[in-house]
Amino acid sequence: MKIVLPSPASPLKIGTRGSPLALAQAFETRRRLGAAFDLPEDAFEIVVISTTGDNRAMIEADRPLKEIGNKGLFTKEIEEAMLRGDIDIAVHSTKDMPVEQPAGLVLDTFLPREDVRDAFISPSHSAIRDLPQGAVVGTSSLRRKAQLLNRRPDLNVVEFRGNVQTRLRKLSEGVAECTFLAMAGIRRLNMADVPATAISPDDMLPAIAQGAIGIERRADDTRAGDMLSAIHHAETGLRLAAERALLAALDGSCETPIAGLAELDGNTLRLRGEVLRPDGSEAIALDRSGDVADGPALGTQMACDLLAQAGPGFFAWRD
Ligand SMILES: NCc1[nH]cc(CCC(=O)O)c1CC(=O)O
Repeated sequence: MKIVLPSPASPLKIGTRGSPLALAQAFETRRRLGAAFDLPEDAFEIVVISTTGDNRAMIEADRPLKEIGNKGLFTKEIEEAMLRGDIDIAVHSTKDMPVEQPAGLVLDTFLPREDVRDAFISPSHSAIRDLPQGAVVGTSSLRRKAQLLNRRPDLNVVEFRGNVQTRLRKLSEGVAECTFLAMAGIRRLNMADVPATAISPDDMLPAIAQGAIGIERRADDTRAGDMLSAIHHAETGLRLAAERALLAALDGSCETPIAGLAELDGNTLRLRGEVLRPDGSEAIALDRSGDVADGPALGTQMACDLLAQAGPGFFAWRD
């Protein structure tokens, strides 16, 4: 493998959103690439790109994101910049990514996965079960809302949007008694002072791809491809292949809350999946294991079985 490595005169341009979490993930990517190829920091250029999602989210701060648009909302401008050649690679939270990329782009590099769990965040309570009857919970996640209402129909869920910092501010202002964040975000931002308790996936199955940084590139960019393959984490890739096959076959464009998690034990892959009614009134969950090589097939089959068990009327399709 002979790569013309980037240099300060011809840096590798790393595209990212501008939130503190997005930047931390871009820095981690730069650090890993720098270490793998013994390159100085200035062989890379971090290019911050603001997306429709970021802009609209600021202007329409109280409007649920799902009304503003679908998953592509935070990636469109970044992908356009990459196709134009303004950036070479883009660093994403894989859980925010559609399962399919636009023609000419590939998302096949994943960094070692962080903690996959959700965190319960509250200055006054330590677990969901401790919340008083009718307590106000802030979340903008369709999945977390449905999972919560499934276990505690008495709770009052209010829309809680914005980046990690915004949501913590709302909590301290008393807008809600608790909220939820991904443990991965808390760890990547080194937020040791956040009142967070990790929730076992047995109690709240995380979002598909939660905690995994994914790096996208142009399919024909061999320099980027060769460099990224040096930092790709194979085990994370195998887990995500199963989870994303489940998501793909369930159709990520539907508004039904979906959760999923693949774990590896040697060559055995355990896949759990869950679909819920948005109001939490019904949840269907499956838990299966198989050979890791069959991970994507396991995901696809699980999707079929969840769809069959759910029956017509369960899924609310976006029109
Ligand atoms: N939807 C926003 C988002 N996208 C990725 C993360 C956290 C990091 C990750 O899961 O990789 C978060 C914040 C959250 O869910 O609390």
